[in-house]
Amino acid sequence: MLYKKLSELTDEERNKLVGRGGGDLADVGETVAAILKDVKHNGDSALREYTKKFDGADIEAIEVSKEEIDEAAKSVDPELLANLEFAAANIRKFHEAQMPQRIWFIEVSPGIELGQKFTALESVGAYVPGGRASYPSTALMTIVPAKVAGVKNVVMCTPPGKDGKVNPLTLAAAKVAGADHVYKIGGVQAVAGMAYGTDTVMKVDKIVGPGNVFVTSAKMQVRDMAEIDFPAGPSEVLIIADDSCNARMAASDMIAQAEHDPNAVSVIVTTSEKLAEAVKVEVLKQAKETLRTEIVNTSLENAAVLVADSMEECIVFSNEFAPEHLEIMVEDEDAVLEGIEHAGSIFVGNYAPVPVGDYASGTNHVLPTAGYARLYSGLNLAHFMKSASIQRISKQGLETLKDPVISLAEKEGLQGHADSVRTRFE
Ligand SMILES: NC(=O)c1ccc[n+]([C@@H]2O[C@H](COP(=O)([O-])OP(=O)(O)OC[C@H]3O[C@@H](n4cnc5c(N)ncnc54)[C@H](O)[C@@H]3O)[C@@H](O)[C@H]2O)c1
Ligand SMILES: N[C@H](CO)Cc1c[nH]c[nH+]1
Ligand SMILES: [Zn+2]
Repeated sequence: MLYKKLSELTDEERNKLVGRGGGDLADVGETVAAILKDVKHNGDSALREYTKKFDGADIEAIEVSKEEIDEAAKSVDPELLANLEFAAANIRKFHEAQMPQRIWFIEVSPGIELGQKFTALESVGAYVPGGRASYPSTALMTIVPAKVAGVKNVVMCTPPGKDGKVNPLTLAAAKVAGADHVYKIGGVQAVAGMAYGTDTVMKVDKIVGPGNVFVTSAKMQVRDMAEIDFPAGPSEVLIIADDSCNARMAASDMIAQAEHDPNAVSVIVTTSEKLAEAVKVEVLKQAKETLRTEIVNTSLENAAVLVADSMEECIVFSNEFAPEHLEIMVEDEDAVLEGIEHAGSIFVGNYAPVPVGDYASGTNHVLPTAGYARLYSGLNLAHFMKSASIQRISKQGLETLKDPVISLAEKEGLQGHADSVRTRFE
């Protein structure tokens, strides 16, 4: 774990932290491309082959039947099921609040009404990770908003365990969220299945959901066949803190992200040297106590405790980092919030740890990583919808537009365009 003054970072150290590519996507590009190609040409048999190779599972049926899903949901502890439903209700509420007016108009001048019509995508594939941990929460985060938007066909892919079965809680979450089909395939092969379609797997218009570096590379390579949400790779947290931050809490939030993946990144940047010292000690202590020692220790090689000269310097660094999750644990929260330009999801105050958003507050945990928060918003209702612009124009309205349109069209040498307007007045 790096421990340094922010101003003394070498270029190499800074580049490793900022825009590091979520576990170096480029390194896996060729491996991923070969799997995509194989699935494209060999369909279900390639899906079975890679499931055997990467998940150690022999699967006959690729789709999980409705009966299996119902049975799995029944087998889940009722309290856990109630907690899933609690989380789903909050996610639903937050995403329903994002619903645009389905159709609206403004009259920009007499007889010229302009508007938009929003419609849902027809089919969406939700990737739910399942390699190092299973992610029932991701089933909720991807499927609930799709259904709120009105997507007709929502399919889910997640890798099976060695016994060829999908985690029952993930199946229960798929049911609570309203998935239409569930396939027990993961990794690159799942992305390929949903992008190209196979005898079993439905081809979808868009693939959403997070995954490791292989899944993320696969999503980025199939964009000619299916749109994607954004690169949502190995998890990251950046904490901006001052003396008011509790070191034990900050350290536990760093460990929480570190336990996701060896490529996860946990960083704290603070104006307080005293806090920095305490966080370093706490992180190392908590790393020894974690259940996921190997992943956490590898991931902590990417971690950093950085001391800044001012809060302004922390904010500049944060905007350069563009973290997936940003925690603000400072006295003057509003001032820091005001300065933030790029972050996937922001958690304000000592009592807003990232895991509340991971599971149950209602915000979406599928978020851009590796600096992509500079370009993309986290998963939200708009990812499942699109809009058409509309114009409703009367003869009086066209009168206003006639001369500019005819003159511009003629200047472009497009006589037909000009005549299409002119003819309406002849
Ligand atoms: N950014 C976000 O929004 C967000 C949200 C949740 C989780 N995550 C991230 O999702 C990831 C989950 O990763 P995971 O590994 O646990 O599950 P995963 O489902 O993403 O990946 C497992 C699959 O990876 C494939 N794979 C593994 N090694 C391979 C290899 N050598 N070659 C080709 N394919 C290979 C296998 O097919 C396997 O089924 C973590 O990085 C976590 O941080 C991100
Ligand atoms: N922190 C993850 C996003 O990077 C989401 C998650 C799901 N389950 C637990 N955590
Ligand atoms: Zn998490």
